[in-house]
Amino acid sequence: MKHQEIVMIVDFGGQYAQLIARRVRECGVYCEILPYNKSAEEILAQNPKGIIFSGGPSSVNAENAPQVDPGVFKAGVPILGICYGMQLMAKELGGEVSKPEKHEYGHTDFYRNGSSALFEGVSEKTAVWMSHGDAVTDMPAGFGLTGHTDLTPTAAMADEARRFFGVQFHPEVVHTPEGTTMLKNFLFKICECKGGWSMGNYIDIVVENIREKVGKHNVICALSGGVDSSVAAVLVHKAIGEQLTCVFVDHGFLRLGEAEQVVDTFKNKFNMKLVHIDASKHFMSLLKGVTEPEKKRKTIGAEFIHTFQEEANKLEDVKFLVQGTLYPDVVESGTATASTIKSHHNVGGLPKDMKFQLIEPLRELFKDEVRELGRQLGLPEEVVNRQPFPGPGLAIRIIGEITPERLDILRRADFIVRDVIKQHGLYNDIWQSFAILPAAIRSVGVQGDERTYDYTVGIRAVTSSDGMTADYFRFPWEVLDEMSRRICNEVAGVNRVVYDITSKPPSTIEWE
Ligand SMILES: Nc1ncnc2c1ncn2[C@@H]1O[C@H](COP(=O)(O)OP(=O)(O)OP(=O)(O)O)[C@@H](O)[C@H]1O
Ligand SMILES: O=c1[nH]c(=O)c2[nH+]cn([C@@H]3O[C@H](COP(=O)(O)O)[C@@H](O)[C@H]3O)c2[nH]1
Ligand SMILES: NC(=O)CC[C@H](N)C(=O)O
Ligand SMILES: [Mg+2]
Repeated sequence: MKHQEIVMIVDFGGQYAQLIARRVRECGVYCEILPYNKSAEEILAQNPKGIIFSGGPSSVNAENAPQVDPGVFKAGVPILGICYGMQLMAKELGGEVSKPEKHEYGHTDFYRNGSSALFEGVSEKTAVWMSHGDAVTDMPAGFGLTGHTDLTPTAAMADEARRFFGVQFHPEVVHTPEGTTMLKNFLFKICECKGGWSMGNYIDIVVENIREKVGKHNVICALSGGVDSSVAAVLVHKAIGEQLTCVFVDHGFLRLGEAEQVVDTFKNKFNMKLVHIDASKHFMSLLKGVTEPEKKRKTIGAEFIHTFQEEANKLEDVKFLVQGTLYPDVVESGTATASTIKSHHNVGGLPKDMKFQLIEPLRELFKDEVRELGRQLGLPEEVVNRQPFPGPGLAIRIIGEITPERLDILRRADFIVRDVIKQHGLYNDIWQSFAILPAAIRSVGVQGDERTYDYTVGIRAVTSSDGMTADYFRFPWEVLDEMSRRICNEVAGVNRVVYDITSKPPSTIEWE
């Protein structure tokens, strides 16, 4: 995406790479994350005002340790190396990194040395957050010491002339209280960014980029009625109006009443062309006998695209497909640095022979940023605050083979979970809440004095800010009790209800 002013973050697999991105954007500077193995040309392609190297799990001295194309050091662009990023900078430019006896994790007192542009306005002694086993033991030529801690003599270094800065700690986490001051110094004083980026001008830039990219061609948008695709659709519609057709696929794994509700909202509230496709029989036949979660996801991902392709063939000159992909979908599906947790249907589940070019205007953003964008675009609160629902839908909430009977049970149980939550006014306190049917489990019950051997329904409800980590929601007992009683009384075939009390990690939000 083209921006007037951009900072690139090079990701070495660090836990906090996305947090760095968040902080930079919060400072009013647009940024994007790239994996470390991109070429200097790609990293520099958008003329970044600065580059930030993230932390990472490896040791720079290990075999196959992630490297960066040395070309980035020759471009005259300021660089801030954080933790692994600092160690890499040290090693790459001729310094030395080794493993001291003692490691530093968590809160540490940091003392400044001299006056570095990075630490302007920062206290002489300040709290920082550390998480490292290696440390710089010999700085490269041109660098001076700018800070130390009790255990780490070189906790910060700088070559002020070349505008290369390294910090062993993490300025991006909230536990480094003066971290934002340091990031601001880097962005505004060192990189000379002007700032002023906000969701508002993001809209203008994205709209202009889409117009330029699409030209006179036609575009379809994969619309689920969820927050992300609704925001994406409205953005693209703002850019190209009638050239856009939204395609909503009912794959048969939607929730009770969902299809009608999506069609109703989109026909009444938005003035957009919408095609509603009922492909439920076809999806069902493809998933017969499929139990392995990744196979389910990939089958669904591929069939989504085939369905869009068929629809596109009915229209003229469709070259682009819009999806509401977010950054977490991309990371979880696996990147050069991050391992694959699960293939999100819209990223890792895409077929290789796809003919569309993708337009994914939200690909660098997090959910809460997208909600903010939606508000700015004037989307109704009920759409903006909708809990997420995964593209593969109920198919990945039936653990085991999907059958019409199981779908019916899950759909009705899921409706009750959501209904009770809404009645107790808890919907907006919860990131996501739903029912799961672990279909392999049957257990003995006694109902109406008779033995039953029936399904168990699981309830899942979590709090989160971006879906990357989550905790289970602490329901009042009476709410759980109401769900349990209603599910067993109203859904035939269920004689047991359990509540999932695991966080993410170690679990994920969905069960498959
Ligand atoms: N039933 C569907 N029909 C058409 N496109 C879909 C459907 N389900 C998902 N998609 C596409 O896949 C993308 C990713 O799905 P995802 O569920 O992450 O986002 P969303 O549905 O837009 O928002 P939310 O996370 O709030 O549910 C969507 O943005 C949309 O482009
Ligand atoms: O559109 C989607 N396609 C998918 O394939 C998919 N898998 C998970 N999710 C949603 O992503 C968030 C994180 O989910 P997990 O903790 O289960 O990985 C949660 O909000 C999940 O509901 C998906 N959304
Ligand atoms: N957080 C980090 O970037 C850690 C860097 C490196 N793996 C170390 O232990 O020193
Ligand atoms: Mg969805």
